[in-house]
Amino acid sequence: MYTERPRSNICRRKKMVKICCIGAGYVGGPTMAVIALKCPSIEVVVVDISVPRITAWNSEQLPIYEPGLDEVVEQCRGKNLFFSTNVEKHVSEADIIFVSVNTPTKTLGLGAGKAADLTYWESAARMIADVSKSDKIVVEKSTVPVKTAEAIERILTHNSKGIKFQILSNPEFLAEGTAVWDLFNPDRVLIGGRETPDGQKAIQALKKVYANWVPEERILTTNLWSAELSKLAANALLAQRISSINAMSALCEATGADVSQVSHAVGKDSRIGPKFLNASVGFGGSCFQKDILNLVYICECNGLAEVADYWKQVIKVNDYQKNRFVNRIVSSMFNTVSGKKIGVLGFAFKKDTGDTRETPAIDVCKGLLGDMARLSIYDPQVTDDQIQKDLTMNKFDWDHPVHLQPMSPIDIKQVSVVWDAYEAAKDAHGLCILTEWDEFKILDYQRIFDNMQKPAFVFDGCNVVNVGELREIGFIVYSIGKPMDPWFKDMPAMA
Ligand SMILES: NC(=O)C1=CN([C@@H]2O[C@H](COP(=O)(O)OP(=O)(O)OC[C@H]3O[C@@H](n4cnc5c(N)ncnc54)[C@H](O)[C@@H]3O)[C@@H](O)[C@H]2O)C=CC1
Ligand SMILES: O=C(O)[C@H]1O[C@H](OP(=O)(O)OP(=O)(O)OC[C@H]2O[C@@H](n3ccc(=O)[nH]c3=O)[C@H](O)[C@@H]2O)[C@H](O)[C@@H](O)[C@@H]1O
Repeated sequence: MYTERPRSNICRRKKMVKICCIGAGYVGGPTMAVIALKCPSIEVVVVDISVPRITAWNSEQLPIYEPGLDEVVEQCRGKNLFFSTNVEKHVSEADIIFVSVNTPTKTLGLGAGKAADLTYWESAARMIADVSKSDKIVVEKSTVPVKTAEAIERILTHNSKGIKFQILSNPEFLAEGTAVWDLFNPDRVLIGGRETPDGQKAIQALKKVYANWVPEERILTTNLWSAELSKLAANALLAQRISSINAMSALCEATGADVSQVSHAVGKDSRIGPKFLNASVGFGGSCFQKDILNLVYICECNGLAEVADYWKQVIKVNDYQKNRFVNRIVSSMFNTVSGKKIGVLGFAFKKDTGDTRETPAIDVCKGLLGDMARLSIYDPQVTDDQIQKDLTMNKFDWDHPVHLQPMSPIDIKQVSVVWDAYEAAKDAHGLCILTEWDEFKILDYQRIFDNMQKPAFVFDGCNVVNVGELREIGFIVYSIGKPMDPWFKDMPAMA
């Protein structure tokens, strides 16, 4: 165990502790920036195989949009926070190595469509074993299947040349759009390790890092498998709440109940609580679906078919919600959107991020394109290139390092990407709202109405508009789970 060896940097308290994080993405970048800010006596280096990503981290235009991140990076970059492509050098010098690489869903072979693809994790582990010259703590930051630590341990110890490694599971719970706030004020930090003396020492070493700013009672320590499973369980439970309220939204539409009133009433029960009860066009983001599929696969591998089916249903309802939304649009516009212009407001999977991974907008746009619509898309943070790429990429291909993703040779002709909501709506037959950006709440909807084809439709997938005001203006409005416009009368919840 590294703390027993005099050459360990952590042991010699005067020497600066060195942290290296493999993977400079949405998790690795912000997490390490906050550790560097809160722990001035620790040197933090974030490394990545992607040259453009590292170049961007070293520039004024960071590779991800996250409120408050620029300021954090600015305060410590070049002092105790560094971004580098020299992966092996910094790994070999580090005391603690976080691994925050992609863990996509497998697309081929055993477990395809469900199991986690650990290719990037395995190659990182092999590299760590190759280049290490001193004992190290290796921290799972990526979300991984239960028992991954055991596999990683085997790779490391079989190639270790006598060097000792301790594996910890320290899953990340930040949400995009609020990552910096979440990292500053985590509900909890979870650290799982081996229940041996060496394992416990490693836990304490990592705990000491977080204790620089996280109150002790919020740092939970568990065994490895509990930590790994807690991450999958947390995401599954959060996604389940959204699918539950989305299932209710279909029933609200059928009965005249209002899903916002139902959420409010239900959430007042302190046992249920108010958060994560906003009905929507469906949840998106890089993790909920991937992690539930992963959970389903683990259940199946353990012979727990009923448990697997239970969690599968969360994804099924999410797909149902997206399909229902598309079908609602098409059926209300005389059963065809062929050749019609539909303005799309919002493409990111939630507000305050430019991330489009698994965004519901992809499925909704593909559904409308399947019915031959013309789309004019506006999102304040997502580029034309990204949208074209997302609409042509195969399922799950997005979750690989950027330079390994297949490039689309052609743009989709029926899609134009514009830089203004009014431009997206101009001459459109219908307007869809797919991300809850604050700016969509305060648009001049009278101006939008005046410039649209009539009848003018608004389909609000995030419940951001004031339905009454828009109906007053003259729009035909569909808002998820809200009492229906007379136009939609007699149309079923799922067309
Ligand atoms: N995005 C999120 O909000 C959260 C993600 N997670 C988990 O964290 C992990 C990472 O997610 P993101 O940061 O979103 O992914 P990401 O795709 O933004 O970043 C991963 C980075 O790892 C790099 N990489 C892959 N293999 C490498 C290797 N062998 N050596 C060096 N660099 C390598 C890639 O180039 C990429 O820049 C995933 O397991 C995810 O499930 C967990 C909590 C929150
Ligand atoms: O493992 C992960 O990647 C992360 O996944 C989620 O974070 P994130 O996906 O960034 O964002 P969320 O705020 O959870 O939103 C996810 C999706 O659910 C949707 N959502 C959220 C809340 C809600 O009430 N209704 C709803 O439809 C959002 O619009 C979005 O599409 C979790 O909230 C994080 O704790 C976790 O660390």
